[in-house]
Amino acid sequence: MSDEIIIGKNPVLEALSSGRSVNKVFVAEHLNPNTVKKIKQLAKEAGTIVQHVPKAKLDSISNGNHQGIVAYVASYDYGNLEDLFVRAEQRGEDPFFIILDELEDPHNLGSILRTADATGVHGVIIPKRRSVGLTATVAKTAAGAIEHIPVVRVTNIADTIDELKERHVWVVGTEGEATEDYRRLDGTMPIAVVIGNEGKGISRLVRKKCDWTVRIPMSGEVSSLNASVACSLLLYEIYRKRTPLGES
Ligand SMILES: C[S@@+](CC[C@H](N)C(=O)[O-])C[C@H]1O[C@@H](n2cnc3c(N)ncnc32)[C@H](O)[C@@H]1O
Repeated sequence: MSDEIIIGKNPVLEALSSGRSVNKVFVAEHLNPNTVKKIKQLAKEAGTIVQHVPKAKLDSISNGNHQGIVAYVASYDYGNLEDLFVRAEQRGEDPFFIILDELEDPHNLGSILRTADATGVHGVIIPKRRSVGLTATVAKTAAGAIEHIPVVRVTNIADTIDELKERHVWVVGTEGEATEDYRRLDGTMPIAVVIGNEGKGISRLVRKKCDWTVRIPMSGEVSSLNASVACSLLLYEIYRKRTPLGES
């Protein structure tokens, strides 16, 4: 298993506290002593080495966007579809999944994972090809959520949708041109929300496979929302319907 790097305070703290295999942590010499203390404590519990290094070394590893902390961790494990159903069952909830149809931007994926964690999503499905995977930038943007949300890589999204439908999950595509308003969605059913590529949107075949498509109404001049913003709105709409006031 090869090492990956994760960068930034929260992602490294999450990695250390989540039981993930962290091989080494580099902290910059200038780092806040309280943060260093916290990292050393967690690293000790995890049996991980912490090394103080000049900031320039971290700059060279991570293009300068590291907040004084970089860790080497074992590569991210991708789950499988069954893991997602098991997770839903363990929580006693109807499945709540996201399908990302060839998303490319790591910031979008990181941001989606962060919101997915906040809204009770059981897992994210991405295709093996033509898609961003789990990278250091994704981990940083996800602010630790990457440790908690299983991500599954599948060979073919259309086939996976067929499988989800066989297992009674309703598949909802999202696009600005859809006729149905997303606020009409029954979020309490077993559901998978499909978000499209930043440029092309949802592919034709995937759209055809969806049970419905919904739109987020917009009244401005720009034709679409950012993929992660659109995803967040959908997730919160479903979360809102699944979590009556007073129970969140
Ligand atoms: C930047 S948009 C893609 C725009 C693309 N030109 C299109 O025609 O779909 C990326 C994804 O965000 C979601 N999205 C963006 N705006 C939306 C809206 N108003 N309603 C529903 N989904 C939206 C869709 O999943 C879309 O595929």
